[in-house]
Amino acid sequence: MLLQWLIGVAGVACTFGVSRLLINLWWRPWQIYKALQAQGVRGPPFIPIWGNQPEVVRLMAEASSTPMNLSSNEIAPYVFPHYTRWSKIYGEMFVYTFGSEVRLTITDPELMKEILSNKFGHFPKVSPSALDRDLLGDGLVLAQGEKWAHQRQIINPGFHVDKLKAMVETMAKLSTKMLNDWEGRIVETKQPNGVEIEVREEYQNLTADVIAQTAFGTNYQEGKMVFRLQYYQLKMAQEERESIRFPGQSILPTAKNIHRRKIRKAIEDNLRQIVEKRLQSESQNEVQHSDLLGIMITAYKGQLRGNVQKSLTMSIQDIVDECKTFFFAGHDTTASLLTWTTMLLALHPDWQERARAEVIKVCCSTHPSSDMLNQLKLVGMVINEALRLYPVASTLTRCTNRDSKVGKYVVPKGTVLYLLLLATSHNKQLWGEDASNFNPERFSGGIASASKHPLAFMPFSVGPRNCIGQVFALMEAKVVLCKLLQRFSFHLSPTYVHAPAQTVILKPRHAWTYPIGALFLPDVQSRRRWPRSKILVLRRSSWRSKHQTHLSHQGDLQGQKWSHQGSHIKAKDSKLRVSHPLLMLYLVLKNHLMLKMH
Ligand code: HEM
Repeated sequence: MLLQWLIGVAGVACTFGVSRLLINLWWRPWQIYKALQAQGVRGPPFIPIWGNQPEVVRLMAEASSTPMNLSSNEIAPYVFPHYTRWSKIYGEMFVYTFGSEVRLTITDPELMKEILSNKFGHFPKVSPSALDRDLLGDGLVLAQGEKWAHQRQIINPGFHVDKLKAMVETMAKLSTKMLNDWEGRIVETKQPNGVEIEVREEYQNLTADVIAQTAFGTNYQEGKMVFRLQYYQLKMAQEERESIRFPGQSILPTAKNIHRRKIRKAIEDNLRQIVEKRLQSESQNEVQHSDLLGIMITAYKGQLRGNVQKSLTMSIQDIVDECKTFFFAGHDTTASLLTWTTMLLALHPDWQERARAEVIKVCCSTHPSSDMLNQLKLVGMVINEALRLYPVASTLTRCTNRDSKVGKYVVPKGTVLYLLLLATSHNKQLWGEDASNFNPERFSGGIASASKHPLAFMPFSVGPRNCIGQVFALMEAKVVLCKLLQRFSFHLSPTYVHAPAQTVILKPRHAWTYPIGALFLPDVQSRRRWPRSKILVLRRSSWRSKHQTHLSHQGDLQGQKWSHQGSHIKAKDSKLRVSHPLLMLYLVLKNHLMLKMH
């Protein structure tokens, strides 16, 4: 009797579970799809459960199997091949399914504005994947609703213009340190034509150092493990995006998921140490810091007041989550922007010269001040053009939490709105026939008049959830470029391979140069977390072999192996062709005098 009863209960539970699964994976997406199609939005045929994901993955693998032609900046077919294919067949606004997610692709700036500026919370962010949550925590980028509003209120003062202005000096000093190192390499290698620099890696380290020092009062070395593990998480996220996933795959106890959780824990432990160290030093020295970490710690102590004298508080876990967000968003984005800008300037020596002339006129050979940065108009135009052609955040996603109006359409609850900033900033109707050409001149009259729609260019998004670090990023980019142009001329290395890829952000596909096992192990092992051999063997070897297989698939490029060169440029200081140290000293002094005379 009991057995029969148990079987009966299990049967009902099973039927309930299966029917819920079918509703979520099949019925609901199908209803959304039909509702959109009934309003004239077309798209590839509806496929239940996996949707059009296998087709997207196949098209992406096909597109990225060869490097891109450097003569064109038309990256949409390379980065989003499915968009290029389907928009030609079904129009700019089309619908497709990715797993059980129904995605509505939007490229019209007017509709984007409507979605991003909505004040009633109708278009929240999409629930992040487990990997995205590991990477960014429940910090400002991913938080929703009241929690987001609360956190943003606490963090905003950390990005006031006066605070940012005070950071210019640190940015300039750290850039100089990096460039001194480049110069050292030129001297060391005695290469008459200069040395090859992997700029993506250099910029990553530099921008990591800048955010660590300016926002957290620490430095790259202290946060190194976090930064590097975050790159690893990013790599995993990229792999996940480019493979077919089963629903619920991220919660299964697979080796990959276990490893993922261990990495998350290692990052959190490390960040907690940084926070605790600051807490200790504040209580020992009885000082309160005013950087971002200092502001958050004041909130933790319950000493921060909001607009209406309301107490603004944070827990240690909240701070750790924000640290994750700012460690990542605060540097990898700017590193990408700098990489693409350097690449474009390397390809366009005329613009490199014009920008250099401006830098020398405004700043001579000194560190730039924030006022000088404001005068660097051409450099600003170059940065904008780089952000237009290579938008670091090339997509934004939102979803509908009720049936909502978007333009003339009623978009059903549960639809994912896929805003393709990249397509908008390359659109020929908005930017003219030369949309994919590098032409900073188009920004000479300001952003609003650069195209036919004032919001065709919104690399930092608009509305309440726009980028909090926009001014910080642009300042930093200007400082680094200013210092670079002052000291070096550069062109692309013949081994450069052009392969932009969309991970969480747009970056060179093969810029994964981190021997993560080696870095990760000593620290973890010293705390007896994981046996050294296991991690070393498992992660390093599996990563390597995968990478190498990938490389061997790519074939030859003009006689050279299509390898993971990422973003090499040849940094060539025309003054440093001769290797003798005394002669070098003479040339550096001469250069200094020449710069002073300008
Ligand atoms: C070239 C550099 C950067 C670009 C292109 C960029 C772009 C963006 C975009 C498009 C968003 C909106 C995301 C969305 O709505 O889903 C965003 C949000 C955000 N960015 Fe940036 N960003 C850059 C640099 C930075 C830096 C340097 C920081 C920190 C120092 C930062 C911190 C953030 C944060 C915390 C958010 C979330 C804001 C919120 O939702 O309230 N970003 N960024």
